[in-house]
Order: sequence, then structure tokens, then C-alpha cells
Amino acid sequence: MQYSIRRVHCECMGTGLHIESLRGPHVGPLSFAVARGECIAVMGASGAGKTQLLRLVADLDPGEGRASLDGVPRDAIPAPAWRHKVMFVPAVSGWWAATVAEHFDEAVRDDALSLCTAMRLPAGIMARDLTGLSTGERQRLALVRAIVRKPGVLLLDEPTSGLDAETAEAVEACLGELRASHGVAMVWVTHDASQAARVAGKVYRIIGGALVPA
Ligand SMILES: Nc1ncnc2c1ncn2[C@@H]1O[C@H](COP(=O)(O)OP(=O)(O)OP(=O)(O)O)[C@@H](O)[C@H]1O
Repeated sequence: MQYSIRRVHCECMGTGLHIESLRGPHVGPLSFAVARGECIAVMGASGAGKTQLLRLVADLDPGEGRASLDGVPRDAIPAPAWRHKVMFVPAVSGWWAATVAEHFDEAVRDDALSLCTAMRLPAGIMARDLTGLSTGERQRLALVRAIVRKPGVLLLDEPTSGLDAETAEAVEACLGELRASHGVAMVWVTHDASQAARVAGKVYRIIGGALVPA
């Protein structure tokens, strides 16, 4: 565990993600909640701390504060399991094998293929080498890779920044379906105010390290 989380107070308990007094080197203290099936958008100037916020929530960087998912405190869940349930999808994802298919277990390939189609990825992409893919294709594949692992929360760092408007719309629809059908909660970082208004029930800005309703 990288940040010290004491047992959450009763007001932190409940369905979804609850964050209280989260603090890192450049942000905080921040408190917010995202219900199952809800999306909040986080905007803010470059360098304001949006990525840091997501990484703190995923417990990928050292920080302080309290967190719970569906009423279960962070300190009751082993760190790798927390990061699986509360999954960070970075703006630029890492890849470790030569082909796309090697990044997906056999058991999730069908789900992955359906998602690829929904996100307008080209047919046959599973057989392709990573080196030949565009930035936008990698970005969507990173989302597919995260979704098939069935997280309860997705922490999305500018998930459509490399995409044209039409493809971004397909990704937004796909993620909307995931919220509606599977109750996934999302924290969506974006620089696009129109997108924030489309996808999120609440929009915040990080200003001076604080989370302010936009
Ligand atoms: N590994 C690091 N070491 C030191 N400082 C860092 C590190 N990573 C980020 N920072 C600093 O933390 C602050 C917040 O960075 P962060 O990446 O969270 O910004 P952001 O709001 O996501 O910006 P952008 O919109 O440009 O992606 C910045 O001042 C950045 O320089």
C-alpha cells in the first residue's frame, strides 16, 4: 500500500468510489464520490495535477487520504486487487508483446473483439504488430484491454485525445454503455469542455490543487 488510509468513516461508506482528504505533492486535500454507473469529468490547466489525481486514486503514487469502493476501505484490499478494481488508463499505455493478441487472454478475446468493433478499430487488428499501429488505435486498444478486465472504476486520462470527432463519439458511446449496463464508475480527465458536458454528470476543475465544481 503506497498511501496510508485509515478505516473510512461511516459517511464514506456506500456504493461506488469514495475519496476523502486525498493529498499528493501537487494536489489536495481532495474529497469526492463517484456512484456506480456515474461519470465525473476533471478538467484543468496543463500541469494542474489531473494525472496525479488519477494515479493517487489508483494508489500508484505515494500520498495520503482515505478511499473506499462499494463500502470496502482501501486498506482492506491488497494493492494489486485495488488497482484491478480501480483501474488507471494512462494517456499513453505500455505494451509488452509484439502483437495485439498477445495482450489478451484467450478467455476475453471475444469480448475484446466486440469492443474493438464498437470502437471502430479495423477488422483483423488482433493479428497486427503493435509497431504498425497508430496512436489512436493504441489508445483505443488500451481502453479495450482495461475494460475486458472488468474493473469497477475506470480512471481515464484523456481517453480520446488522439481521435477524430467521429471515433471519439464511438468511444464515448462505448464507455456510456459500460456505465449503464455494468455500473462502472468513471473519472474522466479531459481538456474538452464539450466532451465533459456530454459524458459526465458532474464536471470539476483542478485549481490550485483543489477540486472545484465547473
Ligand atoms: N514524476 C514526477 N516528478 C515530479 N513532478 C512531477 C512528476 N509527475 C508530474 N509532476 C508534476 O506534477 C504536476 C502535475 O502533473 P500532472 O501530470 O498531474 O498534470 P496534468 O494536469 O495531468 O497536466 P496535463 O494536462 O499537461 O497532462 C506538474 O507540475 C508536473 O510537472
